[in-house]
Amino acid sequence: MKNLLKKTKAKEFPINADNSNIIFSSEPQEYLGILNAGLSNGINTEVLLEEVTKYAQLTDIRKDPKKVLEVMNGKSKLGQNGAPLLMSFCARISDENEVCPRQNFTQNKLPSGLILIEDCVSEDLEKKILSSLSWSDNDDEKRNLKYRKVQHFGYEFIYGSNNVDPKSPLRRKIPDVCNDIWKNLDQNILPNFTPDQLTVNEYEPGHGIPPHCDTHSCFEDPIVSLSLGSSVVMEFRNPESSKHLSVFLPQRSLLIMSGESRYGWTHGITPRMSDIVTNVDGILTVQSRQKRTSFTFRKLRIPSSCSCSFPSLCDVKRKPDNIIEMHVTNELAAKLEIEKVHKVYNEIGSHFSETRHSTWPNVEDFLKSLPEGSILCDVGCGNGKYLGVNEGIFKLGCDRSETLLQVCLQRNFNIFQCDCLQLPVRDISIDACISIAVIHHLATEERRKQAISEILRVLVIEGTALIYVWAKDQQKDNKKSSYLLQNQKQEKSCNNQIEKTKIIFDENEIELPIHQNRTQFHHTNLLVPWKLKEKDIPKEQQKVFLRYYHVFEDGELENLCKEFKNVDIIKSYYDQGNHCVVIKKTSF
Ligand SMILES: O=C(O)CCC(=O)C(=O)O
Ligand SMILES: [Fe+2]
Repeated sequence: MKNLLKKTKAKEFPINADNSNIIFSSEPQEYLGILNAGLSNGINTEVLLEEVTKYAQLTDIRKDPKKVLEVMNGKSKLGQNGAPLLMSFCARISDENEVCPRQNFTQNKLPSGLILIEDCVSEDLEKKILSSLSWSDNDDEKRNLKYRKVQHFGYEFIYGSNNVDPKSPLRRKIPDVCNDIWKNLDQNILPNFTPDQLTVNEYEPGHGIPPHCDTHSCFEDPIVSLSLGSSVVMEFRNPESSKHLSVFLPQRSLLIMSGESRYGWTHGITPRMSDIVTNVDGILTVQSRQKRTSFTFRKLRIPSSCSCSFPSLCDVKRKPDNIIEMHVTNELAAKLEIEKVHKVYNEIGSHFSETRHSTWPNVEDFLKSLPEGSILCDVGCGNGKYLGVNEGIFKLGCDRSETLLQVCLQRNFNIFQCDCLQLPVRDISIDACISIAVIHHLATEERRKQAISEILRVLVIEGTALIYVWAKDQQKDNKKSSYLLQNQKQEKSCNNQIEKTKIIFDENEIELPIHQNRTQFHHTNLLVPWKLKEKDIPKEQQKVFLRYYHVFEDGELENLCKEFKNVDIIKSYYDQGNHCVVIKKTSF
């Protein structure tokens, strides 16, 4: 990130020159080097940029680079294993290590249907439009949200239900001065666009808007947004393909979201003080944000409906949560997993481990069937109960939970910490993998598929993997699973008394049902309670933790594996309330 942390009064202070191209320094220099990012910890350019710019919330990094170093060095926990970043100022760097281009940042590559018109309004008109606004008087149409101020014209956009009420138009109509925006526009760009609703968002530097897709059934296509006062980078994400594009919106530009970009992508602005943009020379640089006021024009869809072909973000087509998929962005899914999987396992890890001694016979058989000298990777090894099964093979275990890995360490197993979505393991290097009760903790199909894809990547050709996930159906051929059979109180789950809980992330929330333990599942995405039994704590004071699960339908795991062209399904079976597959990698 050249030019990122330039300081004129730099004093060279070599503290470690083991690489002759780089001179490290404790004083601000041209570069701030990150010394341990790469394959081993899964930190790529994107993650780094995201993290560095996050700290732009605290300080302007060009003014106070030392502060950035102070806050991040050794503390900022990134990557799959949460390892601290090691950072230092660097005085010199070889030419080959020059600027690393930001992979997904582009001014040319836009989601399909997205049109950006630069210099859409003159500076004069910009001033006029901005001065037509008043934020001072307090009325219902103006709100101070956590990360921005908003006001509505024509109709109120109701946050929470993300809806408008067509029967309650506002007295305040779209200001007349806004008509001038369309006057200079090519007639072919926005034919027949007659907006009747306007949302004005005012963002101070550091403000933003969570990723969202403007409710399909409420508004027609397109959604049109004018940026005044400041430029900003807007993030577009496609939940189906997991694609992410950062789009630079210059001051006084008009953004037209139509077609796929309107219905099939979310848009949002990350709250931070500055953005990383490409300057005219194609070099990444930091641009401070100013106060930005956006004018988002929409046309109500009456009656509300939608016939789009993008069900994942469609409020009409979306299947109810308990049928199959949770419609959350990749980012939200990751946040949910942090809160309701990773943190929980770290809290309950020791107690959980005490309850996980016995191995499942079919998993043991798989491990024992591996030829002597095979290299096995147990992805999500937990307390390592399968790492001791076969003495004749070389075993590696990995898990996200440090609490569980501590147990493995005490048992002298070979382990490393990582996320199953990005294994820090070379391609084609492992003879066999097991993934037992792991993938069902991932909150979107895309993420579950990514976990399988990682297993396939590291496997050698002809390598095999055994995958277990929790089945939605806990009963097969009239036989209850051991999970149901352990229901000592003979509790019956009652479908119409389902308790739900909301998990809130800034302005997004996910509502999930809380499962009643040892009963049949009624939902696909749910929270399963874990009662933490601690010594000397009376039963009624035991803490209850909620873990997120996606329980698999019959055939779902097999179908997920069939999506990979290089997979043979060797075996697919049901084992005590779990769906299981043995797969073989057939080619690259
Ligand atoms: O600030 C912007 O440009 C976007 C605003 C927006 O997406 C919205 O209000 O729905
Ligand atoms: Fe929006």
